[in-house]
Amino acid sequence: MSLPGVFLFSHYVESFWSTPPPLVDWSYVPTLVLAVILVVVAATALAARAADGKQATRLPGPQALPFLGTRWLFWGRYKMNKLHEAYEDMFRRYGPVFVETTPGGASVVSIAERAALEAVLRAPAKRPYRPPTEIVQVYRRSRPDRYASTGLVNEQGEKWHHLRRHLTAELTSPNTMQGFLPELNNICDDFLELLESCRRSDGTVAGFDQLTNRMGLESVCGLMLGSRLGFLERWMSGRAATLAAAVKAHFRAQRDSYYGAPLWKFAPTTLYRTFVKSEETIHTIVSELMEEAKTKKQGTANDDAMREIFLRILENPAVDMRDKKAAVIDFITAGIETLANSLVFLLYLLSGRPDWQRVIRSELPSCSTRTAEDLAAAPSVRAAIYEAFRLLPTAPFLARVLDTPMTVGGHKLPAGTFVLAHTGAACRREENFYRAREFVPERWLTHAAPHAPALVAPFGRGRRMCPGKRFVDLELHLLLAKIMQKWRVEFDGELDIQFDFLLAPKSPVSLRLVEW
Ligand code: HEM
Repeated sequence: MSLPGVFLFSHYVESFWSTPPPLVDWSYVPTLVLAVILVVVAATALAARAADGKQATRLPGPQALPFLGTRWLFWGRYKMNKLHEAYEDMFRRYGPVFVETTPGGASVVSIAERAALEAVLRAPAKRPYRPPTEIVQVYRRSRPDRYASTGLVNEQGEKWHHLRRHLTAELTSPNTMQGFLPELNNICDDFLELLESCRRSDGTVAGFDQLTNRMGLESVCGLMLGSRLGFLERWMSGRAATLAAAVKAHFRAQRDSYYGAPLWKFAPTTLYRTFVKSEETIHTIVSELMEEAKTKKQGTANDDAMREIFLRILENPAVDMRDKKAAVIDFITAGIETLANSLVFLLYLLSGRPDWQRVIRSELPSCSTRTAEDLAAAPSVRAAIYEAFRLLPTAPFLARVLDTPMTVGGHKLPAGTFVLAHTGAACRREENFYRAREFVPERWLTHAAPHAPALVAPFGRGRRMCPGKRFVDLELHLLLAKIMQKWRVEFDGELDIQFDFLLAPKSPVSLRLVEW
């Protein structure tokens, strides 16, 4: 046996008894990788600190870490479901204009200062860019079989303009709303009947928020699909319950994808799968509902104004069928929780003002079918709704990307800066409103300084403003008038509010509807 042969053989025998000495020693590699990562992290941290140091003279804000940006705050100091409180705290720490950093290194400027907010909201963009929700965008782009675009809520530029022009004209028209009023009136009456049937002897309605969600579903689906779907029947169908749960899961997943660890971008995490499941559930149910609504069209042709929006959308040749379906999905998901939460907040705030409830009742005409004119004639109803939107808006901030450079609170922001306009926080600042943190509906009838009505923007501003505003205004007026005519509202303690990508009451909510 040659010498190398002996060596190899002895090595071969030895390998049976002990770990072979490696031909190449890899053992130092993990340590080396770790060391390289540490060096990179430290270098980036130093660079970030230096950049932050420069930035600090321009924009204050929390410390950004490499790869995490300022999102680490939501994994320790703040809770994601209390985002509204997190922002209040950050405004206290850093002032009314501060910057956060995304894990990708982009800046997000938060604003609660009056002049700056007014400037951002007034900016007359022709195609306002509202940053899309990334998880929706990624998923919808992965399903061209179902989606021709990312949809009205998330699309930008000319594509957004095309969808907006063709899909919202009916929804924003006063005539269409006037035509929908009789059916809306029936929906409100059915909601009151449901409340009545769920009331205990002392007036308590447990799970009030879930009932308002059903009301949101019935009215928004009725508006968009042109037919009643039975969400307000005492025993709701499994399909209705599934749709309501999917809409909630959809919002929560969007919130977690934005503020949580961005791991879903690299692998199909539980969060991503939850989102996909909710989107697919909504898509399946909305597709079924649309098919049913189309069949109804053939049976009861032209039945009335209630079907106008659905039919116009369906028959519009300028829009791809996939976009029509996505639009109905977007309208329904954008409308249900916002409407339901707004009603809970309104009644909760009013429960603290029994005197204002009496004022409302005294102003209401006694007939049971209200016209829009009747409602407009009750200024106390309008004042209560407006004040609730000021103090507790379900969308407490608006997102925009600046079209042109802007000087905000003495800081120069280049075009393309991602801005969060915190209208909700600004409305609770004493320099903007008299007794800013209190529910004072009277302020909308006799103004007491300071008073900054331009800051109240519960439906957003400009061309991307909520197309459901007119409908929501009408429905909230009707509901409040009808509820106040029948009952006074009582609530014990403070409502627990959380951020589910929208401000929402922590479920379940119990309040009392007590006969006058
Ligand atoms: C109280 C109820 C509601 C509130 C507080 C609300 C609030 C908002 C807000 C703040 C925006 C963003 C606006 C902006 O960026 O300037 C928005 C957009 C939108 N809302 Fe609503 N909304 C409500 C109900 C509805 C309803 C009932 C519908 C549909 C029937 C709807 C459909 C939409 C759509 C499609 C958008 C996107 C518009 C676009 O990007 O062009 N919303 N809403």
